Amino acid sequence: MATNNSDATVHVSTATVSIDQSAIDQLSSPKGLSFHDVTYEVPQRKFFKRLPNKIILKSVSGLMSPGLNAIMGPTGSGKTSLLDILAGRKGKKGISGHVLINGEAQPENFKCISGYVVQDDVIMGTLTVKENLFFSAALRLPTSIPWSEKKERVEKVIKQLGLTNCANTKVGNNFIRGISGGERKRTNIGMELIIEPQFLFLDEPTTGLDAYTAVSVVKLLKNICTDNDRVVIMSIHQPRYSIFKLFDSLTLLSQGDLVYYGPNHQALGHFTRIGFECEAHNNPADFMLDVINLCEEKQADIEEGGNDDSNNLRARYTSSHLGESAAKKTQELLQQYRNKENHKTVTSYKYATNVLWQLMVMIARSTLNIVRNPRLSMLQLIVMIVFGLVIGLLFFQLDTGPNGFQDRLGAIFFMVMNQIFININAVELFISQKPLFIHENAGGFYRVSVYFLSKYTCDIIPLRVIPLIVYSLIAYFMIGFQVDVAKFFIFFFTLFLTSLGASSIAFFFSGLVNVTSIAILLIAMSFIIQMLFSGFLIALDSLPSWISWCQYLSIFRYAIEALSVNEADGLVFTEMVDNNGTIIEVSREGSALLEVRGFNPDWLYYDWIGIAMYSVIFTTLAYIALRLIKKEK
Ligand SMILES: Nc1ncnc2c1ncn2[C@@H]1O[C@H](COP(=O)(O)OP(=O)(O)OP(=O)(O)O)[C@@H](O)[C@H]1O
Repeated sequence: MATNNSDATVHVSTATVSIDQSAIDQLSSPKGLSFHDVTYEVPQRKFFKRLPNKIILKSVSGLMSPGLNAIMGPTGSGKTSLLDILAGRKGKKGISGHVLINGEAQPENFKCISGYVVQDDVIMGTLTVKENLFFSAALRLPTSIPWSEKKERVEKVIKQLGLTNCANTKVGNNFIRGISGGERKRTNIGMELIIEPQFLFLDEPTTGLDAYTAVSVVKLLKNICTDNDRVVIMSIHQPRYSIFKLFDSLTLLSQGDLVYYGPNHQALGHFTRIGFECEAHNNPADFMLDVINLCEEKQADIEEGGNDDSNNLRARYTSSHLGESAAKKTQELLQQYRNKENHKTVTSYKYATNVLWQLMVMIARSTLNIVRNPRLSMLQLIVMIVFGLVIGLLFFQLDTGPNGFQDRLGAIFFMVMNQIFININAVELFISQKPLFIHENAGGFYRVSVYFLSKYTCDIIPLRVIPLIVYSLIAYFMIGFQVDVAKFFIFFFTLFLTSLGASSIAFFFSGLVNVTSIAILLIAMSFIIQMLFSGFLIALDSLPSWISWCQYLSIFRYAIEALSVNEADGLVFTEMVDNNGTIIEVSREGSALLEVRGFNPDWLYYDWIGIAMYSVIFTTLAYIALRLIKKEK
């Protein structure tokens, strides 16, 4: 009998196929990773209404023994969710059941001692293959291991993964042409193999690779586990036969249900026994996915009206001899764990290296990244030179005549606005590297605080300080501000603090959201509102009393006040005043004019504290945002 669906023909058979019991027993050795009744659900909402939870994994159990273990299923069946749960990379929220590692509870630091290769390669493109591997070795191997041994490990991994020819080639990014897709994937695997993990997880490692490269990557994984008795667990969507036949165990998922778990070579037999026969020359993986898709469609029809279990693959697997044996074995393992009196549970999250070492390595990598990819810093410098020249020419050599004070205020307003808005690009700096941060931080490379500190010292400060020095020198002297060393340094320091405060705001929003355009919109909105309370567009004394407190929340106000006080104090401006029909010239002190605008000439230090508070508050908030990301993943 043949049943047709849109894509495939699935033969329903009545043949009897024998079961290889020894293979099942072998699968169920306590060595490896076992999972018991793992359920994963997420809350759902429609506007403000809470809907029933979406169940992504429905009480799935199995065991991943040394060898190549594949998790297969149609798209959206829950492969990545299961892989992440087994790898300990999902928050505990919504997850129930047990994951045991070699018969013990999964340790808290499991992420640090196991390897995880994400689907989209995350690796520093400006570094060579070897440098990336050294980076992994430097941070993930304990400092007690001598450097010579770390070097040996790097060389060994390069050889093992066949990366010798491209070891000194840059990985590549949007700007740099680097290594091929297969080499990139192998480098990602190498980053994990450096720690010689017993467990290696891979999320769809063949996605985006051509057929030949995909086979070679999976063959490599097969060698890795046969060489070292390692447990390799990979999710895969629809492998070709040459890949499929390399799997030792197979876990098949359909809409979160476990529809097969057992030795790979028994899978076709199971399907034949429950009535689905694979045609000769058909790829078993294609056949199984066709059966799953067909049964999912039929189940959906039946659920609308009817009561037929023949298409319920989960029920048929559970009631099969294979399903019953596997359930018995996993139950036994769980029982053994429960009966144990002394559990070897690791509850602390330990990094392999100390904070100082992590910071040094991160600073070295970031510096290398800037040196090898100087476009952004060069562009920032050029833009600042252009802005410096434009403002310098526009406000060239201001005098202290009737417009002297107002023009100075205008120049200062423009410079502060310029400094604040140009720092919006700090958003991109972080968002583009967020996947790398999430992956490395989850893998125990470094602490969040180390990442943060290295980001500030190597990315933010050099990108702001050098262009700012050049900008300040051009603009300050072209405009003709007071020639006084102390005043120049106060001017520079105020702009530097402002720049740091604005970067912190940008950093916070980029930690909060993942989409650059949304982050830019939120930052621009916050800056524009603050700009209204700067004291330039409307005198601070003229602000309605119910809203005048907002000026103290404006970084613009503090920066403009500090710079205006610095410049106008000590100058005397001439003004034309109408005295009963005759225009006469009067002299006014800069400090008096400042007071008219609502600025306080004695507030310089308070202004600096105000601007610095921006950096402190938003840096702290950005840090909290990063910690929340870490907790989620
Ligand atoms: N946090 C979440 N909130 C809502 N739905 C989720 C969440 N995580 C996963 N899902 C849904 O659960 C289902 C399974 O997702 P998962 O990514 O595990 O599937 P998959 O088999 O790996 O899919 P693919 O092959 O397309 O990557 C999908 O329908 C997905 O949209």
